[in-house]
Amino acid sequence: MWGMGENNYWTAIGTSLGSLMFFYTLIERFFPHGFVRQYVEKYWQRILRFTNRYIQITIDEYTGELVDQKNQSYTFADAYLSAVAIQRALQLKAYTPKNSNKLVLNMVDYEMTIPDEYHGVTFWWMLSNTNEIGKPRKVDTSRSLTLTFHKKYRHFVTEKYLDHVMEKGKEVLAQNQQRKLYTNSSRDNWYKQEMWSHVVFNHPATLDNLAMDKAKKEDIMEDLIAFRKAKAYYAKIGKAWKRGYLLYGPPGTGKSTMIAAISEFMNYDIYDLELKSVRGGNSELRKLLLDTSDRSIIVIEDIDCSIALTDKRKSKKKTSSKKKKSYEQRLAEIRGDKDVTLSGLLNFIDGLWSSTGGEKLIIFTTNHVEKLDPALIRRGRMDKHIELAYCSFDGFKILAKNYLNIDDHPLFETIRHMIDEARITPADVAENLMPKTINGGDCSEVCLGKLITALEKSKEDAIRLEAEKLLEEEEESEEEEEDEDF
Ligand SMILES: Nc1ncnc2c1ncn2[C@@H]1O[C@H](COP(=O)(O)OP(=O)(O)OP(=O)(O)O)[C@@H](O)[C@H]1O
Ligand SMILES: [Mg+2]
Repeated sequence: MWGMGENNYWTAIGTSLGSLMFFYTLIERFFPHGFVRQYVEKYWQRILRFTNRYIQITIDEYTGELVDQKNQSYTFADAYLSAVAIQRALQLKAYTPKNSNKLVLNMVDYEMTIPDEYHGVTFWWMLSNTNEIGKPRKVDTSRSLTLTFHKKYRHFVTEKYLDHVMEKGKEVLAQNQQRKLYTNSSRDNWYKQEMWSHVVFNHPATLDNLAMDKAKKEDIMEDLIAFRKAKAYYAKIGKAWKRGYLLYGPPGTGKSTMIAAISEFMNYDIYDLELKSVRGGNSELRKLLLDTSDRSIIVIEDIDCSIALTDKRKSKKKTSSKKKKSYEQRLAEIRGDKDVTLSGLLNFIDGLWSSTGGEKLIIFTTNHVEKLDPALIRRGRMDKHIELAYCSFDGFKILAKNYLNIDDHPLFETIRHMIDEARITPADVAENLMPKTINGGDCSEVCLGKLITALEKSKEDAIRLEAEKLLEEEEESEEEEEDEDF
């Protein structure tokens, strides 16, 4: 195995590369710029060539002749090395990238030689400000990273180490990146020819502070973690790396909140797809979806309201619409808008599922799962169906912790007995638990009291609703009996 069982000879070689690099680092520190530095760099190359033992791989910041052809490998390696430097360097510089509120740490300019250990082998990275030592720069701003290692590690580097650097670099970049919320409904950017417009997404929801049953939440988290790690698995079984979730439940049970929480958990961007704004029909839909990036969530909210769900329902709609058309329908007619059809949507899901790239979640939400066409939500399209239900006692405890910062209270027992029957949404519970003043005093008693009143009212409402329903049913059956008598 690499880096294991090295004999003394190789250890000595390793040390000698270490000593050389140490020497080089000293020069680098004392002469960060100018002639001495260039001179040493020039001879440094000669020393390495002379020993005939070391290999160097250079990754330029830009490829080709053009400045704007940024080399992705450089970006990933640079991100990886900044993470390594944070652990080793004695001096760091901090900055906050544009559109971000995260502090990023990086190496100071003269700390340019970085040792990195992987599987017991030490590799040396050097940051250089010229493309080739001793030759004029192609582009003023271009830099390059040079990896130096002993030639016995040639295969290990090309087959394992560089992959590791690229993968980790991607991860670091994803962590530093600010999440974005894209939408296709905004007309602000029509002149830019962009299909999606975006804002930085800082929603505070997390899976931890989402009120729902513990077991259900853990199941979702496990599913997401498994999905994130499953790149090789999906490749092996020949399926694209995608997963569909259907979130259903009454209004105010946390469907939209859960999408924000999943985005936080996975660190994915959200593409909020508004089907009503897709005026160019199925072909525009296809273009929009091809324009989404990997590691993202594509969301269609209230899917039952967004699209004519079956051809039958659609034809019914058409006949009724002959009588009276809404202003929006007239407008769409004049504009020549085309509909996105159910089959178009299914094609998109299946097509997208089988397209290249990956790591995408697609989430549909609905208040009326029973209205949806079975074809739309069958497994394989929507792999996991998640019900967001009325607030349980478990859910209430999470909200009490979030809003009042309490784990227990004498009134909890009363609430435990009432909450299931009351059929109250987490949104309503949250509303009652929200302190009306923010003066910092303890208002748990008052807020829990308010909640108990709301639970009583909600229970009363539920009973009344039940009674009205029964009455209606009785009246209907009486009418039917009378009809039969005639
Ligand atoms: N399960 C929950 N956990 C924590 N907060 C919740 C939960 N459900 C609802 N809320 C609170 O209620 C508000 C409304 O919830 P949300 O918009 O997520 O509901 P929804 O299910 O998407 O409703 P709709 O069907 O009307 O879109 C949220 O801003 C959040 O503060
Ligand atoms: Mg919602």
